[in-house]
Amino acid sequence: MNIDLTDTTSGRINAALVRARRAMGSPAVGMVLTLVIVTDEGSHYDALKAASDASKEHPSRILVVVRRPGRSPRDRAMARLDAEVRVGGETGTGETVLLRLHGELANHAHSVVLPLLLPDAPVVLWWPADPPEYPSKDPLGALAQRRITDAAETEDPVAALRGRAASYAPGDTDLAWTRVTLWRSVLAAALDQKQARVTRAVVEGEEYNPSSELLALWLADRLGVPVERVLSGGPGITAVRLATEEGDICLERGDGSLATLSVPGQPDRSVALHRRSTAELIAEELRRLDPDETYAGAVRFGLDRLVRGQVAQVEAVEAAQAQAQAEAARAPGGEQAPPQIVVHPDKERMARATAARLITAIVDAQAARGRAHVALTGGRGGNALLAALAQAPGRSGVDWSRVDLWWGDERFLPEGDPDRNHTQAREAVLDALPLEPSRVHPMPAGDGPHGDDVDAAAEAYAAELAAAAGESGPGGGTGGDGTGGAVPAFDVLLLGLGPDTHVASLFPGHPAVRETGRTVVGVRRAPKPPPTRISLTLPALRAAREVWLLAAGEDKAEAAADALTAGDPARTPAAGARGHERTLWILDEKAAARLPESVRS
Ligand SMILES: O=C1O[C@H](COP(=O)(O)O)[C@@H](O)[C@H](O)[C@H]1O
Repeated sequence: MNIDLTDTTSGRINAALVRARRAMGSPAVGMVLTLVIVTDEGSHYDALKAASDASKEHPSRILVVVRRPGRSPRDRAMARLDAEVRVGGETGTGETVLLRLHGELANHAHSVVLPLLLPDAPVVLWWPADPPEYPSKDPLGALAQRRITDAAETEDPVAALRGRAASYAPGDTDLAWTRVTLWRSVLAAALDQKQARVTRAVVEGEEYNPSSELLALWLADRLGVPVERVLSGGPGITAVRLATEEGDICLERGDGSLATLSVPGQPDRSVALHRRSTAELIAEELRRLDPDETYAGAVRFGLDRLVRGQVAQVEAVEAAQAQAQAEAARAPGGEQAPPQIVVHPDKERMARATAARLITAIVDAQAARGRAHVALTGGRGGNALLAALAQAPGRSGVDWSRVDLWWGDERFLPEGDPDRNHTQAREAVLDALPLEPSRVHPMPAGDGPHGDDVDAAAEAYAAELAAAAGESGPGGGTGGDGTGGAVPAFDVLLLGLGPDTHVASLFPGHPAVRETGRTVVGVRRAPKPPPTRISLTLPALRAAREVWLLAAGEDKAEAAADALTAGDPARTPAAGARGHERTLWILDEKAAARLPESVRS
């Protein structure tokens, strides 16, 4: 049963809960705790789904707090509470109240929540993202016995762990820690069985993976030996090696699901170590409400006391294999990757997360091939990403002198014109990065050596790409049918999505979108100003290893839905933009709003 309450109070919500219970014929007995989730409008659905699944094991009252402080001074000055009370149905034996706190009330969530807590039952607070700096001192956090954060859901997970260590109070925990429970139990059992003295340890796992850091910290804290943290290609944690006087104890998991445990003198064993869902992690956390001393010891051990190792050998081998496969796929007739979709709550978070993703992709490409080729896009999405890149915490970890920057399209205007994609990119980030000037490849300007001859300018850019493709050796991608020149295999090619489904400057129905022989074309009479442009062609876009399509905002929702369901690139150019290894659609909630369920799932 659902009851919607507008402009309400905690008292009326309590009365509605009683009413709903009576109507359902089920008294509020048997509920073991109150779980308070502090989230935002975009993420509350996923968090609530995970909590509802977890509450099947622990019947709970779930209070979801969504703060909506308002944008204008007038909105901020008012105070209103709306609520949705749900009893029965998907909530099982538990009950859920979704609380929307508008205006000034957003700053007083604790006074709304306090009267709604189950009497004499423990309180668990969960921030799926954006926790306060000091969870135990937060007015809502102070109401709880247990406070759950998730370092994996932050821009800089390692920095987040440092924050958790500094603010730790008994009752704090983090889902990045819960994710290592199975690893810890298998390793502890192996050590119990073997009884050998460990002299050093290595933890291999993805970069920006806080669970790998916590596992390494736990080993260092418990074993009192040097522990090396080595980066691998993931997913998640990929291996733990414990050196003992009798040989290495190894727990290796290459696929995120099944691990192999090797103990000296024993046959290898397979161990199920799958990456668990958020619902499973929350269920585990709800099982134990006492302070977790082991977590305290690990998180406070000190990240700087871990030894930072080189990229794992295994990753180099895997990268070589992946490269060989990708090269095979790029041969004429090679495969294009089907679209994958990532949805972020809003355009700001989308830009920040994509900047972090881009940094990782560049570092990975450089580790595998020594350099990275990235093709940039103009437009709102592209510029927001570049602005986020300028602020991204990981940007200093990139060797920018080994990055080649290209453009997917350009407005054919004089050098420095504010409408040129190159000018906008320079202002957003390029001037602030230590790039090697000879590796920045803007498309020619309308007042350059080719004058106003856009075809000659396009040809010159095609020649520059072909030269770089030659330098890249066998990794270079072929554009067109193989006769029209080559382009480097862009490690990441970024594309904005136009509301009419155009990508780069390839517009629906325009002759440029049908080009198959050339890699770069001059575009005249574009439907979007300015009318004269230069663009990579679809075959050149499709030579990329990874194509990332960016779309944020309501005005992109229809285009995204069309492109992800349409077949003819001549009418829906974005449908034709695919990479060999990955085609990634990166959307915000608004742009994803019209995707059919079949595409989203
Ligand atoms: O004109 C252009 O538009 C597209 C999309 O831009 P947006 O502002 O609608 O996101 C962009 O991808 C392209 O590079 C640019 O030249």
